[in-house]
Parts: sequence; C-alpha cells; structure tokens
Amino acid sequence: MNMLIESINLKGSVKAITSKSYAHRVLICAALSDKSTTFKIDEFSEDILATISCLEELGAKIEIDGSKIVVYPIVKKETIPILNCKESGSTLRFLLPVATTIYERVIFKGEGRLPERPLSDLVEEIENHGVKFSSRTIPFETEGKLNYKESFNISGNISSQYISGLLLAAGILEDEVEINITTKLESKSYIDLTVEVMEKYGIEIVESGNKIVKRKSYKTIYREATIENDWSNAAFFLCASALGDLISVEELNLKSLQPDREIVSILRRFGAKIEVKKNIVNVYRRTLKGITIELSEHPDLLPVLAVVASISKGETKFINGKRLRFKESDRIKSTVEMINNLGGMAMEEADGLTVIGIEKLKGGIVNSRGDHRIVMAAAVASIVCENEVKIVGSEAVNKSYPKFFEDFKILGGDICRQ
Ligand SMILES: O=C(O)C1=C[C@@H](OP(=O)(O)O)[C@@H](O)[C@H](O)C1
Ligand SMILES: C=C(OP(=O)(O)O)C(=O)O
Repeated sequence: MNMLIESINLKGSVKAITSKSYAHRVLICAALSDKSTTFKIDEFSEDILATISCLEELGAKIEIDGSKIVVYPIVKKETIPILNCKESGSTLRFLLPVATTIYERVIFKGEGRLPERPLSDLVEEIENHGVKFSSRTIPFETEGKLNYKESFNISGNISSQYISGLLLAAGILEDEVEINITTKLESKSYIDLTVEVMEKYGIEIVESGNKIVKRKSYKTIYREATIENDWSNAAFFLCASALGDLISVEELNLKSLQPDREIVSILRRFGAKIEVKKNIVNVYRRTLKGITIELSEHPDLLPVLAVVASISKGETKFINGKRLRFKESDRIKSTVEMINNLGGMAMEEADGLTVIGIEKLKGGIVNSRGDHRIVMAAAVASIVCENEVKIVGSEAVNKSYPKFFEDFKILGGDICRQ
C-alpha cells in the first residue's frame, strides 16, 4: 500500500498508545505466573498479536474483549507448539529461551526480515545448555529442554533482547540463575524494563557489574496490571510538534524506564522548548541546531530524529548505532535514503550517519523498506516539505502502530491511500 501525504502542519492532542515493549513483557510474565492477570491494551499491533498467538500456542488461554485482556497461565500441551513470531524480534528472542525451558520440541517461524536478524549468540548459548537446533536461522525446530546447570554467557552489544529473553525464561525456575554479559552492555534500559515487570511478579534480580542473578519464580501478585504508554511511538508526534504547530502528547509516564523517554532531553538539546504538565508533554518549535546523538541506548529513535536533524542548523551526528543495521530494515541505510529522497542531506557511516540541516525539504518518494519507523518518520517529514510525500509500503506501520494514520488525520494530516 502507498500513502500520499500533503505538506500540512499537524495540531492538537493525541493520547500515547500502549507500550509494545511493556505489553510483550507483561503478557509473557502473566502467562508464566500461577494465576490470571487482567490489563488493558489499546493498540493491538502486529508485534503484540504475534506474542499473544505464540503464548496461546504454548498453552496459555488469552481472552480479549475490546481493550481488556485476561491472560491465564500456560498449561503445557501434548502437541509440538509452532510459534510464528511474524516480524517481531522481541517475540522471537524472548520466547526462544522461554519455550525451550517448557517444551522438549518447539517449531519457530518468522516473516519479513526476522530470519535475517541476529540470533546466533542466543542460539549458541541455548545449544550450550542442551538444546539442539535443526537450523541456525528460523524456521527451525528445537529438540531437548534448556538446562540451567551452568550459568549463561551472552553478548550485550548485539541485542539486549537476548538478555531479557534469558531472564524471562529463568523466572520459570525457583533456582538461582546467573547470566554473565560478555561484552559492553547496550540498551541497558530495556533490561531494566524486563526487571521492573518481573519484579512485579515476585522475582528478585540482583545486578552487579556484568553479572545478573535471578532468584525466585513467578508468582501472581500482579493480578490487575497497568501497562505504560509508548515513548517510542509518542516520539513521532513529539518531533512533529518540534517542526510545526503544537501537538500535545498525553498519558506518558515521565518517570518511565523506557529508553525512548530520552526523546524529551534530545529535543531540548536540539533547541526545542518543552513543557511537561502531569503526564502531558508539549514541545514548542524553536530554532533548532544540530547536535551529536548516541544511538546505542535508544536505537528506535533514529529515523524521526534524522528528520528533525534535516532542518536543524549545521550538522547532526548519529553515532554508535551499528545495531541499527539489523532492525526491520538496515535503519542506517533506510534513514539516509529517506532524508536524501526528500531533498535533504544525509551521509551514511559505518555505525551511524551525519545529517546536514537545510532550510526546508522538497518532498518526494520514500520506500519504507518494510520498516514501520521509516513510514512514521517520513509522514512526520511531510510537515517540513515543500511538496507532497509518497510513502511506498506504508502498511509496515501495522507492526507497532496500526492507527498511526488515523491519529495523523485527527491532527489535521491530509493523507490519501493509493
Ligand atoms: O526489549 C525491547 O523491548 C526492545 C529492545 C531494542 O532492541 P535491541 O536490544 O535488539 O536493540 C529495541 O530496538 C526494540 O524495539 C525493543
Ligand atoms: C526493532 C523493533 O522491534 P523488534 O526488535 O521487537 O522487532 C522496533 O519496534 O523498532
């Protein structure tokens, strides 16, 4: 599907949607605990639906009634579970250790770019703990249960999801489990999110240096869960507000551990004025100037920040973002391509990019490269384009924010499906 967007300022207020990262974690912890958990999800993105259907396949009963969701604990089935993780890296990397802890045999599948995204360090460590794989990349079938006799050694600079996955699985056992991180740890806040949710289910996690120790197993003390709203997707409208008229983004937790909460201080460094009232964030347009942005702790912000950089005075350098090459697209390449196709100036580097700010973008055609964050960033870029923006493959947005264009329209956006 293609989307044609006229260059119009957006204005108004929008409520942030349910956090995808939180939803994955609460769904999994709920399914591994001993009683049902009830909570609300107001945006059933494809990634969240992938985790729901994989948990059902593992034997959890999940009832959905509008935005209300009740998750009952997994009851092990006789048949071999077939987990289709669709395009969700979190679903695959969280559920691989979980499923192999519970089941002797599991089939894993995926779609889009997921089979090409990194998994080998996790596969090797799971193999070291007694599980055989029919192939190194998905689709594969596993044979043998994950054993916890030895501690786990895993890299911390390829995907933080490896560590979150091992932690989530370790919570199934009452025993103490030790995870050693063998490299520099990136995206630490995503692990903090995992720990935060697991602790709500009675698990104790102690971190010291490069070692994480898990104690106790899942207990349901979190029968009525609350899921935070999503800073990663709120960032698109916060950036749109920095580029045009005011868009208030509502219902955000200012004290959240979500790494993408950092968008507030990044926009402030660009020169935007920010006002925070309770849980509402208002970003006001000011003259913006280029800055240096470290990507390793919040990789998902790159595409939309590159749009902000494209009309900020001087040079913006995005550094330490090697991992972005392995997202839904090679996000360094697809971001550079998006900015340049819209008439901006972006240069690709090995682990980041440089954007030189200009007065206004021209507009043009952007290929999403199957990446939801490129779709939403290109839509935001339309605000600072002289002409319209055409997004090819705009359906990729469903991965995290299916009603993004609905919200975009409510804010005054002029869009036409083609
Ligand atoms: O744990 C999570 O919820 C996520 C971790 C990050 O991935 P990596 O740690 O693989 O970079 C992030 O990019 C992804 O969107 C969500
Ligand atoms: C990379 C992302 O998610 P995941 O790794 O779960 O596919 C994302 O949402 O940008």
